[in-house]
Amino acid sequence: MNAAAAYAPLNFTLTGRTALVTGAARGIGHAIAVALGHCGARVALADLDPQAAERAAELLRAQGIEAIGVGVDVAEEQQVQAMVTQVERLFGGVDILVNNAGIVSTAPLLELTTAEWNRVMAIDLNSVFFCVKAVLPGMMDRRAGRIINIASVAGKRGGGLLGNSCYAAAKGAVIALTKGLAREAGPFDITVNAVSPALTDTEMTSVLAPQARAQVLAQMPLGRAGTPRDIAAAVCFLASAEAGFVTGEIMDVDGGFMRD
Ligand SMILES: NC(=O)c1ccc[n+]([C@@H]2O[C@H](COP(=O)([O-])OP(=O)(O)OC[C@H]3O[C@@H](n4cnc5c(N)ncnc54)[C@H](O)[C@@H]3O)[C@@H](O)[C@H]2O)c1
Ligand SMILES: CC(C)C1=CC=C(C(=O)O)[C@@H](O)[C@H]1O
Repeated sequence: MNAAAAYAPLNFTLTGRTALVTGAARGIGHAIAVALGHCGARVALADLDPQAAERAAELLRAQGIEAIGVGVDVAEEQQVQAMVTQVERLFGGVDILVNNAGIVSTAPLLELTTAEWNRVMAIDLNSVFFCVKAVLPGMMDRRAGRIINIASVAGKRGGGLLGNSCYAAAKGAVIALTKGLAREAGPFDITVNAVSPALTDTEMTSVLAPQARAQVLAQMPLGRAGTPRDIAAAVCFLASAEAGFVTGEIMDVDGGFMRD
């Protein structure tokens, strides 16, 4: 490395980049969209309800961020393709894809219907395949891109208190998919990583009984639940040019929950 490069300040800005965040109307996805926007990216906020997606985008525009809302059911491949086509038309090629949309199912496995199993797999896992399939060819042509999947500690440890085994299986598969894709996309200078949160305060976890919540928090050295902003900060790092040598990484952002 030459002296100029060695002393150049680190640059985490995303100016000129287009980011697509799924499940961005609220919670972790919304915080990620805001944070990427504050780093300079143009942001497409995708969510199931088009009006909620548009309201969320309006909140970013009020902060001076270039943003659009897009309605999509990420479990539907054709809708995903249409979403990417719309984003590319308005904002240009997707440079940063954040696969965040997800649902949790809390039923014990023996009480789970096949329909519910399939719905969790469709939204938490198949969606990642569909979104990647839609953006990867453009990233490969441009020989640049960042794909960031939101996994979960449940995908590493299994279910139980952390959501049921079905949710854990879907997130475990997202982790494996992240590692495999990192190998396939690496030769095109595209990185593929995952952020793996533990209990984070959002609408998803608001259903957790106080006792169960306290039990989870007791296993976290930092003794508190995550905030959507905690997760967004990790995503911004992975989206930046400075994370160009990080791929196939499953980054725990979990208050120390996964430490031995
Ligand atoms: N909250 C946690 O403790 C926690 C922990 C680990 C991982 N996660 C993961 O983080 C991600 C975000 O979770 P959250 O806590 O913000 O959840 P949330 O329920 O608050 O928000 C999820 C968002 O995804 C959207 N969504 C759901 N199904 C969709 C679909 N089919 N198509 C498009 N959008 C859809 C919802 O409308 C909502 O806006 C999820 O993948 C979740 O599994 C959450
Ligand atoms: C709703 C509750 C059972 C829950 C959802 C998701 C989690 C995760 O880690 O992915 C859990 O923290 C869990 O509390």
